[in-house]
Amino acid sequence: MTSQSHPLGEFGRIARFFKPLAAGFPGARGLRDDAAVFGVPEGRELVVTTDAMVAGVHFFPDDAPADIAAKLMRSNLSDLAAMGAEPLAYTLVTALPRGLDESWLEAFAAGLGEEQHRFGIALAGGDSVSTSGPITLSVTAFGLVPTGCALPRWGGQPGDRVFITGSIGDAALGLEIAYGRLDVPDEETRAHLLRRMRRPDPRISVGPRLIGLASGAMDVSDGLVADLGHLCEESGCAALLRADAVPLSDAARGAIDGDPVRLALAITGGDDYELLFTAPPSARDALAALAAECGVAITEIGELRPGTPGDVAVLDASDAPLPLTRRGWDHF
Ligand SMILES: Nc1ncnc2c1ncn2[C@@H]1O[C@H](COP(=O)(O)OP(=O)(O)O)[C@@H](O)[C@H]1O
Ligand SMILES: Cc1ncc(C[n+]2csc(CCOP(=O)(O)OP(=O)(O)O)c2C)c(N)n1
Ligand SMILES: [Mg+2]
Ligand SMILES: [Mg+2]
Ligand SMILES: [Mg+2]
Repeated sequence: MTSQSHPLGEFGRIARFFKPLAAGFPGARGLRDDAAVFGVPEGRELVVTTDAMVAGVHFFPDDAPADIAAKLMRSNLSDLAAMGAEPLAYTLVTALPRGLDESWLEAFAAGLGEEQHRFGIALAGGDSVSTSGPITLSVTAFGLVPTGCALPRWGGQPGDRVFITGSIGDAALGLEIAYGRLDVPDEETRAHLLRRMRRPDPRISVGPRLIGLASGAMDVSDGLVADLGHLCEESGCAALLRADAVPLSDAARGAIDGDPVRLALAITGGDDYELLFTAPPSARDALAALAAECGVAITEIGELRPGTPGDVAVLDASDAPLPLTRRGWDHF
């Protein structure tokens, strides 16, 4: 039970909601010290990634706190996977409006606890501040990778094929539904798309196993076309993306219904948190075996070519350029 008439205060909140989340991680020092302390096992390196989320930008202010917790955690776990790293611990910054009910924080912390259990990660520390602006949350995730093996965005070469895990476009279509800009009458289809927007599926089982197979890798957050552009730019080459080869869930296929504008939205809308990577054609059999073992689809969607770095040609089924008004999300 929480009560607004007897607010817990900053330290009461930390003790009540966050200390239990740090209990399984000795390096957190029970959230009683000024910082966390932890070592890295011999032969491994620390991978560190940070992503923030802001109400109204990354989620809707009235979204369920547990869904917000899930997306915050999963978007960071996706970056660890994109580096080939396994989750270890995370720190959390909460900037919350003063009047926010403690029950919001209670549900948010409960959501984080579920995510920790699901993905094998623990809270190491953080910071709690008030804000005169919207709810703002940030996670810094720490992961471990064998020394020297972190997957770079810049390892792709002309002739490498482009692969993607899972499916693309669910979240972008879900967002259109949430904004009331897309009408999807089928309840099951709508629920699937909204779920994938709110709770992406970070490919943490696949990422570490791409070491030795993938030449370059990243995760898709801004949009498939934009992020392939980022990978190509870092790899110093161009790419061909076959829009008809991009894997779609049944729900996304139903919602797109052959409409090229909706297909364009799916491949540029972002929030997918799938792994985008390059590998030589000789890796195909090993990737098929990996997909079967992990139970996650891995689909070939294009190839890297010599050309202007970052240039992505998107072709439709009849090899005509697919008209795109943008490549992906840009905060500014
Ligand atoms: N404010 C910042 N300060 C320092 N580094 C940043 C900042 N914003 C982004 N970066 C770095 O720029 C790169 C690209 O960031 P971003 O597009 O957010 O990556 P991702 O989509 O994987 O989260 C990353 O290496 C990230 O660490
Ligand atoms: C309310 C709301 N509006 C719009 C979006 C769409 N959106 C917001 S940020 C973003 C891109 C990903 O976020 P970003 O902060 O760029 O993450 P990063 O690339 O750093 O991983 C998208 C697709 C959303 N998820 N929720
Ligand atoms: Mg980022
Ligand atoms: Mg990323
Ligand atoms: Mg981004």
